[in-house]
Amino acid sequence: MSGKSLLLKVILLGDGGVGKSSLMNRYVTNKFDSQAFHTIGVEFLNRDLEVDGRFVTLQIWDTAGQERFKSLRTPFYRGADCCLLTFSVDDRQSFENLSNWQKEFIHYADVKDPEHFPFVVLGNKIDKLERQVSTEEARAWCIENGNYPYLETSAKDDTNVTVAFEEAVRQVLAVEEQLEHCMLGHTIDLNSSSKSGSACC
Ligand SMILES: Nc1nc2c(ncn2[C@@H]2O[C@H](COP(=O)(O)OP(=O)(O)OP(=O)(O)O)[C@@H](O)[C@H]2O)c(=O)[nH]1
Ligand SMILES: [Mg+2]
Repeated sequence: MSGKSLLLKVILLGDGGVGKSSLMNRYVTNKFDSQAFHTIGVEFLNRDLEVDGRFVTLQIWDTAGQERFKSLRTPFYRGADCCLLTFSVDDRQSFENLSNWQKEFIHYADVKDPEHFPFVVLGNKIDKLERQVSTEEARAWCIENGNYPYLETSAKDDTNVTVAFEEAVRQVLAVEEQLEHCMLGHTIDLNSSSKSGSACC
């Protein structure tokens, strides 16, 4: 276990109305508003948590999903450690737009290594009886597009909301550990005449 506390920036992206603000508010304040207004621009909230022995301050950035707010949200993508691609299981179009959100994020966040960037996909509103996207279909998209974790949530019923944000932290920590491992592998042993270091990254 490492003693240092980490500040992690996670960003919620997805179509307007899929429930991004509701997920953030459920997680941070444990409240749900059935009459929530569309977000304009970007808002953020912090929450401290412990995951697998690591103390983390999660800075959750909630963006406006409506197209007309694109120029207000994209400047905030840079520096994100994880991106939560969100759709609503009762809105097929929001699922079909996931690829666009993924591309928009990679472009504006200027992600150097998109294949290894930690995305997590959330299918929200599973409390709704009429679904337009099945679990299998969503899982298949995640496997095809980068083997991303997929979680089904309900901000309304508080289903899997905590699990979703913890998964985001786990994904970031996994990437960080891999990097640390690689850096250790490249440490030069000044006492050794032979070249040291492994080529893991
Ligand atoms: N039934 C149900 N309704 C939800 C859920 N999450 C959000 N909603 C409702 O869906 C509507 C939109 O939710 P928001 O959280 O504002 O959606 P958003 O993704 O932040 O939308 P933008 O800010 O426009 O991008 C609101 O009326 C919420 O009450 C959920 O899990 N279940
Ligand atoms: Mg919102």
